[in-house]
Amino acid sequence: MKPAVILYKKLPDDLYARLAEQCDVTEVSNLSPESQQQHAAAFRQAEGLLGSGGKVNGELLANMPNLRVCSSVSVGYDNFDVAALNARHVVLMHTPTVLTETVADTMMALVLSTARRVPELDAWVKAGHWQKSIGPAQFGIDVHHKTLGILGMGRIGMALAQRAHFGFGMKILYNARREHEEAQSRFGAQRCELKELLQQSDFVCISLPLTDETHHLIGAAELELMKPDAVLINAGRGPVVDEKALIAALQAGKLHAAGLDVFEQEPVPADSPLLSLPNVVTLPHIGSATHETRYGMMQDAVENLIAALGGNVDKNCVNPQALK
Ligand SMILES: NC(=O)c1ccc[n+]([C@@H]2O[C@H](COP(=O)([O-])OP(=O)(O)OC[C@H]3O[C@@H](n4cnc5c(N)ncnc54)[C@H](O)[C@@H]3O)[C@@H](O)[C@H]2O)c1
Ligand SMILES: O=C(O)[C@H](O)CO
Repeated sequence: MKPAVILYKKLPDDLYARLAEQCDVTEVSNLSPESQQQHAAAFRQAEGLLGSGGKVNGELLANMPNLRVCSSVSVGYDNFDVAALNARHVVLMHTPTVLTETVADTMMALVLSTARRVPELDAWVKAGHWQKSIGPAQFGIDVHHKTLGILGMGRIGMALAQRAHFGFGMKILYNARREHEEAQSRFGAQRCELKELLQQSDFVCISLPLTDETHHLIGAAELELMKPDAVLINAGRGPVVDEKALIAALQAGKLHAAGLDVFEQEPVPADSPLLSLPNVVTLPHIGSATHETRYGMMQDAVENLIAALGGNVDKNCVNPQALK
């Protein structure tokens, strides 16, 4: 008999067919309590769960007594209660690597668009303000040969460092618990304390996961340490930055700009001051959102689920110890 799975994300036809060949699939629109109630029997039976977004916590697990594998279409897994999964011996699969280069491209796009004010000036031209030669009011700041500080020197941080160092001749700083030998040998990257990184970087780029340790890692005191013409980029998770403190720093003119792909609340509320500050570039959490990469993530998530249901957690497993 095929294992029963709950699918809470639309898949392309070919990937759905691949999943359905191996599993008995019940498609639901999301993991809300209403959805769990409506499909109670399917949730109760399911051995697998595949999708993205939504909280997977003790309450959901209580409604899924047969669950063995969660497969997330994402690398970040802060929406999963991993301790609760471990306690129930449920393994969590995710999709690292396939999205790394695309997210680094997004971060570089934020670096360039904040520094050179691309969206702001695009809107300015389209609004008919380009009536004569531009002047200092339209100038930006250089990116090349500046210092880029990375918080989260993992897969995405490394791919960003590669672009910044080889493409733009930038000096790379990073903050990490341990020396990153590859970062040092490939990019001459220097490890430093958070304080030093904030004081010295022209661009502070966040590609950190959200954990208890990283929650509000960047608050008022940290923003105060940054250079007045520095730029903050966040493509990790919104709550790594204290958004109220960031807004206050931007409103007080303490930073050149911010480039944000992630927010404390998503979608970002329409009345957020971030949306009316001209020096803030906002993106709707599109770090990995290209056709190619999103397909690759869904393909990996399907294969991860099939492999893990078959007992194979060699690749892309967050908590292989849960099987023990
Ligand atoms: N914006 C997006 O669409 C998007 C897309 C993909 C990933 N992300 C986010 O980026 C994160 C990183 O992805 P990755 O594939 O590079 O993961 P990764 O695990 O390879 O890298 C994360 C790095 O952060 C480091 N780290 C963790 N806590 C730290 C701390 N307190 N201080 C210093 N360093 C710390 C880890 O040691 C690791 O090197 C994901 O967890 C996710 O939250 C966002
Ligand atoms: O973590 C990830 O993969 C992205 O943020 C999409 O959720």
